[in-house]
Amino acid sequence: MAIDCVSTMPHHPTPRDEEQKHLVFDASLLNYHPHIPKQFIWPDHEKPSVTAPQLHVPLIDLRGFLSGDPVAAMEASRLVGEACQHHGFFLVVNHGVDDMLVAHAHAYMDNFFELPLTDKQRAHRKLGEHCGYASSFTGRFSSKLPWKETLSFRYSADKNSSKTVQDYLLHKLGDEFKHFGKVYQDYCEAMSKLSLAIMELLAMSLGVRRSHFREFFEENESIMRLNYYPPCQKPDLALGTGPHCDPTSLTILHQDRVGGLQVFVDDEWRSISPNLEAFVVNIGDTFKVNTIFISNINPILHNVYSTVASVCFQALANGRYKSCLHRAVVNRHTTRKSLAFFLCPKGDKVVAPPTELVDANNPRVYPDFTWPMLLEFTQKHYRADMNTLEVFSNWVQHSHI
Ligand SMILES: C=C1C[C@]23C[C@H]1CC[C@H]2[C@]1(C)CCC[C@@](C)(C(=O)O)[C@H]1[C@@H]3C(=O)O
Ligand SMILES: O=C(O)CCC(=O)C(=O)O
Ligand SMILES: [Fe+2]
Repeated sequence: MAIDCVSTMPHHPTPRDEEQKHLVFDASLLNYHPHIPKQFIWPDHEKPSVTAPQLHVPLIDLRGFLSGDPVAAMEASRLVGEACQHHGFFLVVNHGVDDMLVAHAHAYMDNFFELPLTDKQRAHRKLGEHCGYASSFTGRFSSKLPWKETLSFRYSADKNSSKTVQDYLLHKLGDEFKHFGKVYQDYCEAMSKLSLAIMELLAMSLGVRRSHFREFFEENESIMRLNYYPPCQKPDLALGTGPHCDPTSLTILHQDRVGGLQVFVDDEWRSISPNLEAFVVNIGDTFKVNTIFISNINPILHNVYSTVASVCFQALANGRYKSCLHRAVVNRHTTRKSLAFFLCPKGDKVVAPPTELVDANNPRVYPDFTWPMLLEFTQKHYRADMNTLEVFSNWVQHSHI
């Protein structure tokens, strides 16, 4: 069943859906055709623009903060707050993640995605599930197919849980992937640790107790996504990843040296240039909903940071947080890769605003929900885009879930 938008009526497969299921995205073959299948051609208003001027994203050095320097921590949280006021993206360097671990993660991506399609499909991602191998989501969507292959798996920070990443990859791909699984297990553990540190900076930038969000995400159950974008013979007609806000809480992304990440800022698409030493960080819908909970803005920081909370709150009160909208473009000659770690709260955590923030002038913006509810919505009912949270909240309020 292919989904493109919320449909309350059950989807009865049509002949096109049947044909769609048999469209196989094997870039190694597709690349020899002068044209691309129509399902990969995006509407004119969403086609990549010829130019995308570079966006100068704040580059935040975490060395001092991570070594416990309180002045450096304040400065880093100030820069984070400024970025959140404008477009929700920032870069972090001296982040404490071993650069050899990052290099191995990229190398193992090449090994996996260069396998024959039949080998990759041993980890085939089933419809409605978010883990596994998918090539361009043929069979999942009926149009605007992304020009990419992905491998996604779940990471659990729960101390009691086993090595979820390593176990999953070993189970799905076989014993010869034992070290592959170890590298991504270590990578996800490093990402989780960095995410929790960044959550401290976000808490400080919003004037709340420094451990507020760290505690919320301590036992996170997150998603690791490997994005592999083969060269495309019509890069002006296709998109690697369509325009969207991440429905998750925080994204830590490492893009390779090819470049292709674009952010929609001040009504135009701007590119974020590759920087192998840095991770690109952006907040997602679930965190943005969290930020409206800021009731006890620290009076000392109030005048400095309350604008961040008000921007977040104001943006959410309008139902649209215009920042954090991004996409990935492809190119004619070079494969591009990105590793995206999506921080998500433990499944039983309820995302809901405290009553202090809700009054006659500030009515509830979103209903209570848990991340598994929003995840299921994006996997079974709605293709995540820039309106996910708004459509999801209507969906929940009409008791679809
Ligand atoms: C929860 C998720 C759904 C997606 C992967 C994570 C966070 C980002 C989402 C996504 C990348 C947003 C654009 C559309 C999407 C279908 C994609 O192009 O991959 C989304 C992911 C997904 O639903 O698989
Ligand atoms: O590949 C990229 O640079 C962006 C990918 C992305 O936005 C995503 O996977 O959510
Ligand atoms: Fe994204």
